[in-house]
Amino acid sequence: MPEITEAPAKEPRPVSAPVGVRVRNASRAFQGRDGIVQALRGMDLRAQPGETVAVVGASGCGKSTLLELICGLQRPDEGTVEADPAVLMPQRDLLLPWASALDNAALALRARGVGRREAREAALPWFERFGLTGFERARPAALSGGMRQRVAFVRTLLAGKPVLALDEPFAALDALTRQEIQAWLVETLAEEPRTVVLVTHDVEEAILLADHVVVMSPRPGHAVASLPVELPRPRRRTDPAVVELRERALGALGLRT
Ligand SMILES: Nc1ncnc2c1ncn2[C@@H]1O[C@H](COP(=O)(O)OP(=O)(O)OP(=O)(O)O)[C@@H](O)[C@H]1O
Repeated sequence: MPEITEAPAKEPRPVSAPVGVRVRNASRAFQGRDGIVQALRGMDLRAQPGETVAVVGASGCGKSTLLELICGLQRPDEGTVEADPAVLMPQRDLLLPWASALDNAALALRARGVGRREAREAALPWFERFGLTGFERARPAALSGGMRQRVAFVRTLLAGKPVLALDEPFAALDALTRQEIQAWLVETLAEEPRTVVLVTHDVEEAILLADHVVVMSPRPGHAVASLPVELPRPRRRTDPAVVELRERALGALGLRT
């Protein structure tokens, strides 16, 4: 009779609690053509799980570098970065011009090893939800800027990561489309909560969307202010509380209004 060996008692697997995003005293330099460029020095940022944190700062102050650190695409030279698995949505939508909108959205699943049919089936309900029904087979060139951003956003969501690192996702859109898509993002995050770090040049956009606004110094970038935005959503840009926060953020950026 075969010997029956008892399986060793299994240790309960440690379930690590979500951290959201925690950047502490992070510095990052690059070797530029004319010497060392210190992009970040002593950067701090905290996003609790499920929070949206907006980051505003002058051009070149290290915002994209910060997002790459959060997504693990780069490491800090000093300091620490802890984050739940994160996906980057870069400044440009980076849709494949030859693929249909649906296949572009499904790309994140295909990259995770899901078969084509299954990936399409999974992406399809998002098209309805995001007002893209009827455009599944359209090529990106046939879509408006706002629609392309929505397709790119579906792809980002389908990556299935708890943290979204959004690098100026609305920068290329005209003002009206931008307002529409901002409102749409607020609704989407209410239904589909994620931890979001949103880089934007637009202080008003930051206040309309975020739980906190982190204001960065010019390069080498670090946080000079963190403004909590304790206002119910949807927020109106004409709300005096929004206007006041906007003034404070612009003040922290060193810009007069
Ligand atoms: N891979 C790299 N090699 C060399 N220099 C880099 C690299 N990545 C970033 N930099 C430099 O680091 C600085 C910060 O760049 P980063 O793109 O993070 O800033 P940013 O705030 O996102 O800028 P923008 O608002 O213009 O997009 C810039 O001076 C940039 O030229």
